[in-house]
Parts: sequence; structure tokens; C-alpha cells
Amino acid sequence: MQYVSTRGSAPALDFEGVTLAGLASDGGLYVPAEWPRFSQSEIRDMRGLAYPDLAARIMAPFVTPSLTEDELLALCHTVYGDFGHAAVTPLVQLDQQHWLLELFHGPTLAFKDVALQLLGRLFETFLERRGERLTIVGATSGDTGSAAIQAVAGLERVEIFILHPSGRVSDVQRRQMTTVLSPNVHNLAIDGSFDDAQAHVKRMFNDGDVTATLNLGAVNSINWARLMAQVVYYFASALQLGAPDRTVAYSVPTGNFGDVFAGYVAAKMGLPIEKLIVATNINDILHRALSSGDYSAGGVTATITPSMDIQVSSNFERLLFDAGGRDGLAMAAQMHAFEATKAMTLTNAQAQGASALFTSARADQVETARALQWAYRSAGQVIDPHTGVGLHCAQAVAASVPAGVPIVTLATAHPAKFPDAVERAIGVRPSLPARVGDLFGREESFIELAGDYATTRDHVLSHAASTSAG
Ligand SMILES: Cc1ncc(COP(=O)(O)O)c(C=O)c1O
Ligand SMILES: N[C@@H](CCOP(=O)(O)O)C(=O)O
Repeated sequence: MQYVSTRGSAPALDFEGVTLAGLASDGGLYVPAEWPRFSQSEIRDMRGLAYPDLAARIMAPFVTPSLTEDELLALCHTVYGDFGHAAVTPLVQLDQQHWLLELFHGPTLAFKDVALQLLGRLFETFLERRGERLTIVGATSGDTGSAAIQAVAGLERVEIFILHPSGRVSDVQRRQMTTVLSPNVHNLAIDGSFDDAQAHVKRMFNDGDVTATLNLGAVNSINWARLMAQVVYYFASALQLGAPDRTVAYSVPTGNFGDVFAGYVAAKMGLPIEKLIVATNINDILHRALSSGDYSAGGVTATITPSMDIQVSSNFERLLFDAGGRDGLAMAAQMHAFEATKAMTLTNAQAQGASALFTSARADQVETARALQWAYRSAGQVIDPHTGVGLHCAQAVAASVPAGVPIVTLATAHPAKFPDAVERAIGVRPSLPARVGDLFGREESFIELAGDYATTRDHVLSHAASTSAG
């Protein structure tokens, strides 16, 4: 499989190349040159496969020739054999129409582990093969950071710098990052929002002073390998609910548009998805873009769903590129204008291409708390607030989903990551699973930085070991 940039002028790369490159050199995001497609009978044959075997089957077309099928299968067994639930991503029924897909059984209790545990192994494999080292720079609103750190801590060929918005992640989220005291891990708390952190990261990939000395890598969902691994759980859940002989709808708590874009990829690969519900909190740029074509970013408001306090959603560019006819140079012009003005109107082709599969809704804090209460009182489930946004939106659009089509809400984090918000909503304080250990008894280490780009860049340059020479 070859991968092309959404902005049309970076070189096409194979899977190994895109995994190590992260962001394309023209500032765009890599996508497969074409979508691999499974027939209905091939999908039917996947029923009953164990998660690691299914994962290898789904991802195989994306990774050849960089990995053999045997190498991929071995990686999947190593990674997914270690999750806290035998099904890896179990489904839980809430009522006749609604289901939860629990994605938080990995080591850091959020859906990010499903992809980042694999990505850590891919880095190791490819860097060993090339005899290279990688400096990872990543931005987090709380969950990517800990999952990435957990995946690469202690790896010899990797060093990681994670930027989080100071004071805007939960205590559990912060401690999951800052108590990993491995010498290859650097935590930076920046004075700003997640969007500021993400902008710094993207800018570093196109800063000659940085790329002259550092071989940069990405762990955010700008890295294609992240999304590829997230496609698998759409197949796993839909197969359990009767696919390909029955369609399924998904409600996806959305911030950076990575998880829901993985659902779009699953549909492109032949999985019969009825609808993808883009569920946002009050930072609702995506809801506005999908419902009215207006993609304009304002300031970010802090909410009880901090991981989704995002206004500039990286992966929306992948959708606009694909749905809009894959014109890279037009996409580059559209994105450059957006970067300058923070506003964009979708073209007719983009809006129509998106509306075929996507719908959207938003949940404010009261609606989110009510969703937590409904899940607890009516279905006996303690859910996290991000999942609550998804569930509220699933219920809000349920009447427009054909009868008999199950609606699966992605449960993106364990409730114990956000104990204060959960306790306020339902009066029950969820406790951390034993596998997280003594999080609040450990020493923390992180550096506070001013919010400007130069401060972050200079800190990374002066603390990273030079990697560009290999
Ligand atoms: C718990 C949780 N839910 C939902 C999201 C949103 O996912 P995405 O950024 O892929 O849209 C995030 C952050 O990415 C998250 O950490
Ligand atoms: N919510 C995310 C934000 C970064 O998203 P990513 O999927 O692009 O890594 C987080 O938890 O950091």
C-alpha cells in the first residue's frame, strides 16, 4: 500500500515510511492511495475470529509490504493478549436499541491504548530495521499522552516529549503521564489550550531548525497507523451485532475526529455502517461544520469532558480531502486559508460527501450529566463523561435511525479517569482498577512552559538527544 498526502505535494510513502514520518512534509496528513475493500462474504468469514486474528485480517492490506502477515499477526497477539478483558473491546447492551463499546481495557484506561500499544511495537520494529532513533513530539488533552508514554517508555531508540495544557487535564490523566519517570520521557505542561499544543507540534514538523537535528515522529492521530488500528473495533462490534447482514450506527465522542474517521474507513472497506454520529461537547465546531458547512474555530471552553476540548480537529482534513474528490492542491489552499483565518466553508462536494454517512449532535454539561444518570439508573452502567456526550447524542438522533438498527456508543474512557465529574452526576465515585496501581502515591515530574511556540521548540531542542544522524 502506498500513502499520499492530503496536500498533494509530499512524496508518496509505504506503511513503514508513514508510520515513522507522522505528518507529511507538505503539512498534510497521509491517507492510503486507495481504500482496500472486503466483499460481504469475506466479512462474513471474519465472524468468530478472536480480536488479534481479526485485527491482523483487517490491517493486512494497509501494512504490506512493510510487514509480512506473520509479523503482523505476531504483533497483534502480543499487543492485544495483554488487555484487561479477553474480548479486548467488549460490547455491553444498555436497552433494545443502545449499546456501549468499551474501549478502555488497555493499560491507561482509554481507547488510545488500542492503537498506541501497537504503534509502540511498530516503532521498535521499524527503527531496529533501519538502525535509526526517533524523537516523538505529541500533544494531548489528557489521554493520548499517557497511552503514548506507556507504549514507548524505556524503548532504546525512542525519546518522547508530550505537551499537555497546564491545569486542563484531570488529576488521574496528569499523573498517568507525569509519574512515568523513564529517562526517555519528557512531560511539558504548557500555558495554553490543547489546540495551542497541537499547533506547536505540527509546526515543529515543518521547522528546519528542528528537523535538521531531530528525526521527528508522531503519536497523535495525524499518524496514519493510529487510525488503522482503530478501524478494527468497528468491525469487531458490527460482526457481533450481525454484520454484514445487518447495518449498525455508531455514536462517537469526538474531538480530533480520529476515532470517527476510523469508522469512515471501516465503511469504505465494506462494513455496512448506517450512520456515524459525530458527538461533540460545547466546543462544537464539528457539529456546526457538519450541520451547516461552517467550520470556524472560536476559543476553547473548559468542560467536564476535557479530552474533547478541541476546536481544530486534525483529521477533519482527511475527510474533506477524501469526500471532496482528493484534490491535494485545492486542499492545501483551503487549509492554508483556514490556518490564516480560523474559518472555512465546506465546498458542496465536501458537504455532500460527508452527509452521506455522518450526522452530528452536541451535548452541553447538563445533558452530559443526564446521560450519566440514565446509564446508571436505567442500565446499571457507570460511564465516563466523554461516553456521556456520545450517549446523549445517540439518544438525540435515535428517532432518525431505522428501527432494528443498533446504535453503538463508543465508551472512550474508563469512568475512574474523571471521578469528580462522575461523582457529581450520579453520586458514585468510581475507583481505579487495580492494574493502574498506586497512581496517587508516586512521584511526579514535569516542566511548566510558557505557551508560545519558540519556548516549546527551544526546550525540545535543548533537551533532546540529536537523532537525525541515525
Ligand atoms: C476519552 C476521549 N474521548 C473522546 C476523544 C475524542 O476522540 P478523537 O480525538 O479521536 O475525536 C478523546 C480524545 O481524543 C478522548 O480522550
Ligand atoms: N483527546 C486527545 C487529543 C489528541 O488526540 P489524538 O487522537 O490526535 O492523539 C488526547 O487525549 O490527547
